[in-house]
Amino acid sequence: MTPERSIPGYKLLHLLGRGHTALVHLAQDPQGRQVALKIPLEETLRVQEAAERFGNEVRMTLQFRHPQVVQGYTGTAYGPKAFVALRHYPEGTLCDVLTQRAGKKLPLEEALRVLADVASGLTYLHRLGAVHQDVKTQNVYLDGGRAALGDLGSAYFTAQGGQSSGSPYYMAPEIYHGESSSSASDVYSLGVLAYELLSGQRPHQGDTYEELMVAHLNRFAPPLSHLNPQVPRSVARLAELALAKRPQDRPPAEILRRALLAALGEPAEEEDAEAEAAPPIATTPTPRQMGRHGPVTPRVPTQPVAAGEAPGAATTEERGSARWNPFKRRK
Ligand SMILES: Nc1ncnc2c1ncn2[C@@H]1O[C@H](COP(=O)(O)OP(=O)(O)OP(=O)(O)O)[C@@H](O)[C@H]1O
Repeated sequence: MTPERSIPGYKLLHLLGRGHTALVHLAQDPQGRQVALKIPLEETLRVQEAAERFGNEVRMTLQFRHPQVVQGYTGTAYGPKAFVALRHYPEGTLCDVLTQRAGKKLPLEEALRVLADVASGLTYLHRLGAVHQDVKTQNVYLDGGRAALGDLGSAYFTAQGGQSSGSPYYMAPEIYHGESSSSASDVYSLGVLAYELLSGQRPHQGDTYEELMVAHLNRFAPPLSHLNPQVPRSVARLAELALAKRPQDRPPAEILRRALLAALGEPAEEEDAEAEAAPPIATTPTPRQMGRHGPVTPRVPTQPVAAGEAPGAATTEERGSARWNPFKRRK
């Protein structure tokens, strides 16, 4: 049992949840605001890989600013006083909500809303050259029916080196092969999430890592439109394409975002303006990072970060959305 550590200036109110690496309390911050205060466990601080992952989560969370990415207020990345104060999402995670509903699907509009928000958060990260690497129901937080993507512990800027990590139910085929993740592997995970929310079942089942690997590499899920004919055709088609085995055959998150917003009858313009705004950039050097399912092999040397410039700003290839043609037949 880990004794609870306190963070000066914060009054702990009650425990919100316990992950593998941290305790999260509802707390009152020095300004009197209620926050989710995430404090790493002692074990996390003792194990270098886990401590670095927590530090990475703090640094990444604090440099992004987007309504569909879990907001970080302040934090300390490393050392015995490490913590991060996050916006509190009173409905908890999407995983919790699905569990509470005892296996029942979300109503269609609610599911489309959550997916549009996650696609929006991913579009923002990808435009800045970042990859999340762990999109799954456990990392989507809800507040008033709106969703935000959280747990940036595995997120990284592609210009700072390739990494390979994920959670087996959501992991893209190329990650199972040990290749570096990319915005396209996040899109694959979004495809799994879309399939799960819209059909009520994940595209691939398995009780072990090996079974899931075989399924993700070799099998094709039944068409989403067969499992739930109510899903708008464009959304069903794009969600299926997001599950393409080859990364280059998947649509960018931005295309999914637009289709989901269109299905909700909402305009899709604002994102462009929001995503253009450069986030505040932390200038501390990035420690060597490890993927959750294997060591990281940096492929590109770390670039020095200029103030006001997003490290690893997206290349034309990564931005991609303007060039991706959903009607073009892919080989
Ligand atoms: N911002 C937040 N608002 C509300 N609840 C939160 C928030 N952040 C975390 N929680 C709660 O705390 C739990 C643990 O948090 P989290 O999953 O981030 O911990 P972790 O140790 O990083 O997890 P993991 O087991 O994935 O390593 C979550 O499942 C959720 O219930």
